[in-house]
Amino acid sequence: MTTETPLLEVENLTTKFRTDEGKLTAVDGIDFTVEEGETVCIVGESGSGKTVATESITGLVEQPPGYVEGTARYRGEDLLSMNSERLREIRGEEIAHIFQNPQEAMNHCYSVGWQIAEALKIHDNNISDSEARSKAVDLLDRAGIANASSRIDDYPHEFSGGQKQRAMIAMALVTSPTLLIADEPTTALDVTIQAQILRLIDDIQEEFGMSILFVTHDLGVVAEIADKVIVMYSGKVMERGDVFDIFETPAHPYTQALMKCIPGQGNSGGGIPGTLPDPHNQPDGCRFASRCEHAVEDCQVGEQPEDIAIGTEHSVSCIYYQNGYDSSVVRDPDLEQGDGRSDPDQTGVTGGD
Ligand SMILES: Nc1ncnc2c1ncn2[C@@H]1O[C@H](COP(=O)(O)OP(=O)(O)OP(=O)(O)O)[C@@H](O)[C@H]1O
Ligand code: NI
Repeated sequence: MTTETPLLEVENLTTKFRTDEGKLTAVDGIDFTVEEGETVCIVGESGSGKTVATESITGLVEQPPGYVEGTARYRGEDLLSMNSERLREIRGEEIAHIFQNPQEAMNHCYSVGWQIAEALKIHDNNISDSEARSKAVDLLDRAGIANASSRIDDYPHEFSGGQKQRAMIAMALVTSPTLLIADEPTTALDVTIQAQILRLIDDIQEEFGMSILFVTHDLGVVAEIADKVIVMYSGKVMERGDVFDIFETPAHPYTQALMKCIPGQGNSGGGIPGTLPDPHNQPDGCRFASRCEHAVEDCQVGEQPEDIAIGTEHSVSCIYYQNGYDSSVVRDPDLEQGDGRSDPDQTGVTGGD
């Protein structure tokens, strides 16, 4: 815990979209913070609102059809209400965003090195062409591109998927960002390359001392890199905690269900049965109730249960943790035993590496 102002402090973030089928709520009043130097993972199934939440913060959600409310204070300044010039400045200098599909983020008509050099020149007016070029080589090298100096004039199509993602990371490092937002940056890659990219992100975080807000649907990935975890479902935060809280004592039935989806831990590896509620028409009560084996009548009325603290940084939105209910009903001893299964470092994606 720290008493300093968090690097990023998101409060009551709500994002709705107007669609042909009516209004849809993608993110519904979420709160979270990212401290300096910390990696925060937002995890949840497809459609939970992870991407919309992160893109709302940096103004990437088009308004309209989107409507973003709440606050997202970056070093105390609200990104959601500042003027567009200041937002562009912060986005250019301090916050970098990398995405699942580097294909879309790169221009096919220019060499990778040229694109990085151009970004460097935009960032620093005084840098010469040759300096920008050698710095681009250096960044590609740091991002783990072998023989960077001979790859600098290659075009995006000459890079493999993993190399493209490395090049995107090099591009993101141009400004030495304080906050890196990474939205499923390894999802499109095979398991071995995925593990390498995660390690790379971890290394550069240490080297550059940046904070990372990392979006993934894969708890195996979370185990690899997270300090703190935010479990999102249907636009709401179901549970949050540090990575050990989440892996050693997963409290929300939804988190537990996600945990059972991690392959190779004696689990089925299949998805959670059932589907997310319709975002046009969210149910009363807990959003997960219709898929929760412990759901009782009380779970299907009122609002999503409020966050209940069950540890220093660990909290859960489930009525079983409220006074008058027995939380042992929803605890899952199979997931909590200390047999190494719950050790984050032994979980997940690097198994076959
Ligand atoms: N531009 C848009 N217009 C309308 N609805 C949208 C728009 N963008 C996202 N949504 C809806 O918002 C909800 C949350 O989507 P979001 O992309 O944030 O999910 P996600 O958790 O990132 O999922 P994934 O793991 O598949 O990336 C979904 O129901 C999605 O259909
Ligand atoms: Ni997404």
